[in-house]
Amino acid sequence: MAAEGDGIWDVVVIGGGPPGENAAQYAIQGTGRSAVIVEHELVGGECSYWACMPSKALLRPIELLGAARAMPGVRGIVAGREVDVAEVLARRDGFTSNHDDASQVAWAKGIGIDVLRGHGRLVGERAVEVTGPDGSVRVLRARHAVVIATGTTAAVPPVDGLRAALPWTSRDVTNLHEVPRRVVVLGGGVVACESALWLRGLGAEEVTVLERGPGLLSKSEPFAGRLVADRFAELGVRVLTGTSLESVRRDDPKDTGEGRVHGGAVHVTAAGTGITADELVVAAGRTPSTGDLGLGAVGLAEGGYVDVEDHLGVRGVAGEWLYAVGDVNGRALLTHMGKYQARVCGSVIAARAEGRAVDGPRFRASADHAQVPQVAFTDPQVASVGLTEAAAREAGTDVETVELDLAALAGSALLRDDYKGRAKLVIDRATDVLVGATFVGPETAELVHAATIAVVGKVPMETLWHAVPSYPTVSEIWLRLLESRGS
Ligand SMILES: Cc1cc2nc3c(=O)[nH]c(=O)nc-3n(C[C@H](O)[C@H](O)[C@H](O)COP(=O)(O)OP(=O)(O)OC[C@H]3O[C@@H](n4cnc5c(N)ncnc54)[C@H](O)[C@@H]3O)c2cc1C
Ligand SMILES: NC(=O)c1ccc[n+]([C@@H]2O[C@H](COP(=O)([O-])OP(=O)(O)OC[C@H]3O[C@@H](n4cnc5c(N)ncnc54)[C@H](O)[C@@H]3O)[C@@H](O)[C@H]2O)c1
Repeated sequence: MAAEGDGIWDVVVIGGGPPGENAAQYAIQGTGRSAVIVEHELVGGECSYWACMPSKALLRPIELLGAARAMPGVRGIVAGREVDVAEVLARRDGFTSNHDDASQVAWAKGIGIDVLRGHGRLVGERAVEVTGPDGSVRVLRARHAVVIATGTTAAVPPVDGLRAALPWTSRDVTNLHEVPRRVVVLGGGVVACESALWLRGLGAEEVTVLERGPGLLSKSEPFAGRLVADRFAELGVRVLTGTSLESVRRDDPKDTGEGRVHGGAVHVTAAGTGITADELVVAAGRTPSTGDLGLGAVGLAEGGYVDVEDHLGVRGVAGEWLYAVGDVNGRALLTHMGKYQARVCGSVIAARAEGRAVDGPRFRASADHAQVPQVAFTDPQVASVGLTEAAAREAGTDVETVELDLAALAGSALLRDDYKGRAKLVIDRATDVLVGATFVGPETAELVHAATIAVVGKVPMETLWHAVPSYPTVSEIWLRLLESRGS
């Protein structure tokens, strides 16, 4: 182990995604404390370059064209037209800064956070060994805290021939540079549904989604997956549910680079039948990036998600020095929830460094258990917060539900002539507060925050009668849901 160049910081963060950045920021801001982010790839993490940003940049033009096609007075202008693929990809590349993290590094340095390139690994209490891009090794010491923020990578299921076929993962499909003509998408979760949509929208002629479960978007209310599947049928995207991938063979697999077709035809066998495609996209969940993190050196089991308590401290490690935020703790694999944890974690580190108590609500992550908001930017969008009816019942809550067609409103009819959607509230009977809400329909993304406030604020349903939605907006669904409940 090299001693030369070893350094000491107040806070050492391993992983520079948005949660890692925010944990460092909150731990030192307004103080003279020091922090360093150790990043082995790009500061900004998966979200900025291979996940949220490129995926949403790809989806928006397709959504806009769909809306224009549905609007009398406008549809004639776009009739027979498709999106300009080159322009869409160029705009996507703008959102990912062409994989240049200079502005993120400048932001970090500007607020006093150092950035060190290299692979970080725990080697003992408050000690992180960093292997730099040139192979040099140094050990960083943390006076107060080490934060693990190493995220996840795409999981590749152990299916015969799958790895050898060099399939696309979320990295390729978000950063595609060519559009395969025939694509099979493995999985029916958010990554699969969003990417099937942009692949089709960008011109893929045959898109097949293979999901082993009974429906799409299985973590959502069942009508969400059904409405997305209906739209896929209209768009010509084939959905095979209850279908597990059995084997894969590829003619001449080649590592042609990210987002380029990786060789010849792919022959997929699923449920006994064969499908031939030009590319296979694996969107079958995530694996925590803990395989080479030195968890064993601090007495933890190697690999797996890192278990944390609500201060984001790692369970099983004494001394209040090791924390984990973001995807790597497995609590809620979403950027906004990782950043929320980071704000809590950074505040806890700051308070402990200053000898202050950490017993107020600001110092505990409470919203990432059962109050998580999420928007799947599918067509239609699926915007939800909190528990589904099934999850609430499974948790032992006696619930009442109300569910309505979202299309029967002036606001939604004005938005689109062909508006299709559905909304549902899940209410805890014992307390008469909302514990979950789902809105499925075009442009429902912006509808969900009102529900998040009601769920997190435990606003009594009685009080919601006085939260009057503006006319004519889609938010009027709140009034209809309350009316249909009859209270
Ligand atoms: C296709 C796709 C679309 C998505 N869209 C959305 C969305 O719209 N909204 C949303 O909220 N979420 C979305 N997500 C989820 C979101 O991307 C993640 O929740 C988020 O990136 C988690 O941030 P993180 O920092 O925990 O992990 P990551 O973003 O994975 O960042 C971890 C960082 O740690 C680095 N690292 C790992 N190990 C080490 C090590 N040992 N040493 C040094 N550095 C290391 C990595 O290089 C990386 O930069 C999407 C995910 C995918 C795959
Ligand atoms: N808009 C957003 O907020 C957004 C977008 C993308 C991803 N994300 C987050 O990223 C995370 C990962 O998403 P994801 O879609 O990769 O994972 P996921 O776990 O949500 O879905 C994976 C799906 O793949 C299926 N699957 C797994 N192995 C299979 C096999 N061998 N054959 C057939 N089907 C198989 C599973 O049944 C599951 O439905 C999620 O937590 C998600 O919330 C969020």
